[in-house]
Amino acid sequence: MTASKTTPRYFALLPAAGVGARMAADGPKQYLTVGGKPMLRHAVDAFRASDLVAHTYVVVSAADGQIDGVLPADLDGVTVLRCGGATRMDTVLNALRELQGVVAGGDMIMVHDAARPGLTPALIAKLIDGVGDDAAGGLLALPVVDTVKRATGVVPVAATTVSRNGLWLAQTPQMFSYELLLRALGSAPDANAITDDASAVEMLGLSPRLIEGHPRNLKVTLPADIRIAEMYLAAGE
Ligand SMILES: Nc1ccn([C@@H]2O[C@H](COP(=O)(O)OP(=O)(O)OP(=O)(O)O)[C@@H](O)[C@H]2O)c(=O)n1
Ligand SMILES: C[C@](O)(CO)[C@H](O)COP(=O)(O)O
Repeated sequence: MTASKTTPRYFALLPAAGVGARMAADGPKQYLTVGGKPMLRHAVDAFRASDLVAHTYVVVSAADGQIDGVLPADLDGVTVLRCGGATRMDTVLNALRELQGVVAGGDMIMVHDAARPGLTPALIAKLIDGVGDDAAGGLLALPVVDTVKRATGVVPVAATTVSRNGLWLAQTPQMFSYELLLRALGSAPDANAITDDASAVEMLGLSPRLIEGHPRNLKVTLPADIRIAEMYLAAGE
């Protein structure tokens, strides 16, 4: 008799403890009004609207003074964790450690940038379906469609062209079992070398699946990104 495989629960974990330096706004970009509401609320609402997601955790800095006005304490299906760290990786790792005993090792964690307001329940379902029970996990990503240059020098000079064959731009959510993600981030050599969760998993020798996402799921990083995000939000799914 084969051991019965327990069905994993799916949790969302939103790192939202950044300062938004590249946005150069008056405050952290995750609280800028985009599409009529604070940016991070869009992703929170996408996870809350998904019947596949058990609970959503939003991770802010301990000194954050804005989250309570965006996510009321009685908001169903959401918990705020005040354990943000110096880097995105630190924020995620701190949150995973807070969730020890709350989630099971085989439960799946979807790490999603609070700065990606264009996520939809359909994209969440596409990631979950695409990864299936692949132990390496996976992430939403987009194939590179432009020609890629590698610049050198202080004044960028297009020194070489990089083949775009097989190149993808990583998005989020990036989804892994709780056990794997905690182990990967906990053993990563340098928080500054890790800009996404999948790279820590790759360092363990695993190859997370790439599931095609959507341009609407862009990361709002620079001021020009806000207009693009608002265009997609206005267009709906
Ligand atoms: N120490 C950090 C840094 C980033 N993030 C979160 O990680 C996501 C992606 O990071 P990024 O787009 O780089 O946001 P910022 O770090 O705020 O932007 P910048 O690098 O321009 O300061 C964001 O939701 C951000 O809030 C985080 O939780 N903790
Ligand atoms: C996780 C990520 O969004 C994947 O593209 C990206 O690495 C985050 O980078 P950032 O510099 O923290 O925005």
